[in-house]
Amino acid sequence: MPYVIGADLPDQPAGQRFRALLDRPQILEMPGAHLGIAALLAKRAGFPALYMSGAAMSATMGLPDLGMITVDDVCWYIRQVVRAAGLPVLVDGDTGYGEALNVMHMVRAFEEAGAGAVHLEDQLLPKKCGHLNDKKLADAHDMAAKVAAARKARRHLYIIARTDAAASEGMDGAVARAKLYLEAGADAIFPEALTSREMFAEFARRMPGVKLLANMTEFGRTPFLTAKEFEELGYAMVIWPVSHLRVANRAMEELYATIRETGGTMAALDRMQTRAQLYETIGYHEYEALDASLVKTVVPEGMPQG
Ligand SMILES: C[C@](O)(C(=O)O)[C@H](CC(=O)O)C(=O)O
Ligand SMILES: [Mg+2]
Repeated sequence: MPYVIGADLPDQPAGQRFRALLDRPQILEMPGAHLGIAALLAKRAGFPALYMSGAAMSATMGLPDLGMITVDDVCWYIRQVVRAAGLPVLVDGDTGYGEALNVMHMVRAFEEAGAGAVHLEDQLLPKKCGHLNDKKLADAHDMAAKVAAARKARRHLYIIARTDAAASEGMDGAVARAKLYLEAGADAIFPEALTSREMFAEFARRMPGVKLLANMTEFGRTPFLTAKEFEELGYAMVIWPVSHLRVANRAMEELYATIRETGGTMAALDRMQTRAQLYETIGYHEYEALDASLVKTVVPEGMPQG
């Protein structure tokens, strides 16, 4: 239904709806969907929640994932995804765009934009994709202070602390940091860039009772595991953060090459969503029908209808 109908909007804050999904026994599967159109398609495929990747939002703006985008940039993305899908979304908050006060501002801004959850990472700027080399880690206590600041600012937003420490401080370092961030008030932990099934298993064993997130990004350090496998290893959430963008980018690349080579788009038609399918995806005709019904119903009684 068109999102503009107020009665159809959820009453419960997004953070509460996100938490409720984690109360179910199964792992929460969140594909990346950082644009309104992606949100509609992912919802249609049956996902109950979505992930909004900093890497994907940055790349969509033609920027590298080095922490250059702003809170307002991200809120623009959040608003369209929430509006389109009406699902709880987990948003990549990078390093919080600064220090503790910036983190608080981010939490307030993300909640107002409609987010259900955020993750905050322990890197220094310029932050990097967790699966690359040369990451600079923040002091663990500085990061804990940011987590505590996020807690202080939130009304309902679910707060996930991400640690990038596994590469430089090993499993012991990552576990110690995760414990500190939990003490500071994190609701869950995202151990970034673990490199084997055994590492995922060990991290989960050493964090009993803690909600954990697995990042199944491609072309990174984590071997391919399925949602079911992560669930069996003790993970509560899994994301496929950039997969949708990688596929869409390849498709665009091929289209532009086809136009250059053939002077038109006809050779690409069989790979296109048709106009009818696009309109169906965005509910075009439902909005039109709604508009037509409104024009009739707002005419005050007794007024001549033209
Ligand atoms: C999850 C992540 O933070 C993201 O921004 O999507 C990235 C994903 C990626 O670059 O593949 C990450 O740092 O893992
Ligand atoms: Mg990121």
